[in-house]
Amino acid sequence: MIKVENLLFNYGKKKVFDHFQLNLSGGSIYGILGPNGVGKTTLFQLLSGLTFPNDGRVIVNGHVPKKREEGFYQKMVYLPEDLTTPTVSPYQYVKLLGPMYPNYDEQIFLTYSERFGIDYNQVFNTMSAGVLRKAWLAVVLSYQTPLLMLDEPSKAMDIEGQRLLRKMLLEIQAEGRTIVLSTHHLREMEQLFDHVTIMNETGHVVLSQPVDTLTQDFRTEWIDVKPTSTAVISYERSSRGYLALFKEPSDSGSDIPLELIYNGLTKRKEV
Ligand SMILES: Nc1ncnc2c1ncn2[C@@H]1O[C@H](COP(=O)(O)OP(=O)(O)OP(=O)(O)O)[C@@H](O)[C@H]1O
Repeated sequence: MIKVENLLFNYGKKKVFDHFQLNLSGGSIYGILGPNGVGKTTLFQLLSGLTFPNDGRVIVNGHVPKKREEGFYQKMVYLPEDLTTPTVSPYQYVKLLGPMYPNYDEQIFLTYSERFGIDYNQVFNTMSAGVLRKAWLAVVLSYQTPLLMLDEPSKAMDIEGQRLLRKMLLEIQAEGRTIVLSTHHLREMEQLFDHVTIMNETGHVVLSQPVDTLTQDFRTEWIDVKPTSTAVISYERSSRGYLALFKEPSDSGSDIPLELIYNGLTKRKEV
């Protein structure tokens, strides 16, 4: 579904991607994680044809995004982190643009709006940050595209909004559609991910694999004292002691907190 090969991308002299690779097959919820400024938003813009690679190959849903074909935009939706604030209401907006998407359903827009508790007749540019995000989510989810790319979808949202968002995304995934999302709200969102991709400070992919295979590569162990061994790639402190992460296969299949893996691979040792 998404294939990126040898991607090179610069903003002027600033190199963002240097031989970047990514391969996501579809039908799952993919988490894209990385520190501020590594290029997650730029990657979404490249995947949605809003900006073009300097070199390399980008294929999304069988299309080259750079070509900006109509058929490409009918099958995907990209909700950016920085939302626009048109001077129309969400309802006016979907009435106008919804019919461009073959699976758009006005009733679904109304249902999502109701579930989020938003007033779909309120003009976008009068909304608070969290309500604005809920309104845009109701809009883009109503398009019912096979692929959704969501940059920080839970940003500014209240706790109930985040819970509803997780529920909606799981419903969409259960329909066999694909969601690619970036987030810094790792603890709140990690339970959604079928697959996780972690980029480090230099914009390189340091991990990209199904979440249920992580125990083949990592294990955790409770330790009483602060870990000093170099075999411990990250740890977190709690009332039970220190939960240490090792880059070694695990004997048990128990879940490993993604934040520990993220910190271990992006060089922050202590959580
Ligand atoms: N229009 C632009 N012109 C020049 N540099 C840019 C532009 N947009 C982004 N950058 C730079 O490109 C790099 C990647 O930015 P990007 O917004 O893709 O990162 P990000 O991973 O999404 O960050 P965050 O987690 O803070 O949202 C950063 O160093 C940023 O300063």
